[in-house]
Amino acid sequence: MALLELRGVTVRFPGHTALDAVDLEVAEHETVCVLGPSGSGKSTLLRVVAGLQEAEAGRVLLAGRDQTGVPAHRRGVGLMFQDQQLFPQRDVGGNIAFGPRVRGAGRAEAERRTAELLELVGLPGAARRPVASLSGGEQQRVALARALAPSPRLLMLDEPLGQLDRGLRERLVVELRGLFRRLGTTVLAVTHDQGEAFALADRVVVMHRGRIAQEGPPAEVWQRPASEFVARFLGFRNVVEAGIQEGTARTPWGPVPVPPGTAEGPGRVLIRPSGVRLSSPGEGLRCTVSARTFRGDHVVVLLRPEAGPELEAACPLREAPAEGDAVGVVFVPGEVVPLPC
Ligand SMILES: Nc1ncnc2c1ncn2[C@@H]1O[C@H](COP(=O)(O)OP(=O)(O)OP(=O)(O)O)[C@@H](O)[C@H]1O
Repeated sequence: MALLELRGVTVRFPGHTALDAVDLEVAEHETVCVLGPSGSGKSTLLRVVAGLQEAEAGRVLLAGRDQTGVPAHRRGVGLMFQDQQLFPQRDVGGNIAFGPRVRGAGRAEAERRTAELLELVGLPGAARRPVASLSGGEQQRVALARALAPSPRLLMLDEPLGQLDRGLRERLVVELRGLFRRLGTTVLAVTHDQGEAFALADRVVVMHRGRIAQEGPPAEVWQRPASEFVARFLGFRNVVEAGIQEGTARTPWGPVPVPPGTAEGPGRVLIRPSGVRLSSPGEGLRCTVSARTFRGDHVVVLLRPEAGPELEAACPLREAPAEGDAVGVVFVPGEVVPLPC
């Protein structure tokens, strides 16, 4: 059953539609990550659900109940915002116990809950530490414990790991996922970092100008971007116009095989970097290597073809050609994704 439902939610600011008739459901125990460029409406979406922003049209339902007119503090949602500061004058325990205390929990109960949450976020025994003595990552964990303390039925995170360095973020994301699984928390998170969203989410929602451009399981969205916008937002560069006929796309790079069943006619195609196979200079499209970027276990190679725009290829570290090398390129049909015009 859907814990959260948005039906036709519209928010307009003077001269600007921040959310345009958005429909979205989040099932109980599900983690949904909303992704999108700056200004696409992600934070507005969270604010509407939290009751911090009124919708001009549409409805927000929590556990089937219309939230119109229900104030933020009565909605039972937990919030963790990017720029949310911990209370500097309170220690760690004081920060976490704040919510339960405000809601009427006794001192002993609040302390027990605090100890339990500190254990959960990997900071056992830290209750009496001053906030100023914590590292950035530890502060994020305390902020998370504080958001979880009142046992919200829905936890909403806005760029939860935004200010941390990449290594720490990658580690925390894995921990968060495990934590949400164990607790069975329902999570709606917003991020502009696709890596974070894809690692955390059961389902990702990509927003574009106040609308949902695509939603689905991370692997599906990654494998099959539904539009040029989504493909480019995910960082794919090999998108071109193509006339599709008899299993072949006519592109500026020459003929490219498309998957069986692709609709004929004018369109666009995405060729994933893994679908740009490098071979010897005599074979396929002639290209010159213009740049190489190391990405851990593989190399992304930027190619200047004899015809058409630059191409991006991914290849294993050992096989990466050097800058300036001449190579041939052959396209792999399974890595070609037809896109609507
Ligand atoms: N209170 C407001 N008054 C006027 N315009 C607003 C207000 N809040 C948001 N907007 C505008 O609505 C649009 C959507 O904003 P929102 O903060 O939801 O985007 P976002 O996707 O979260 O962006 P970011 O990733 O930069 O945080 C933006 O163009 C923003 O300028």
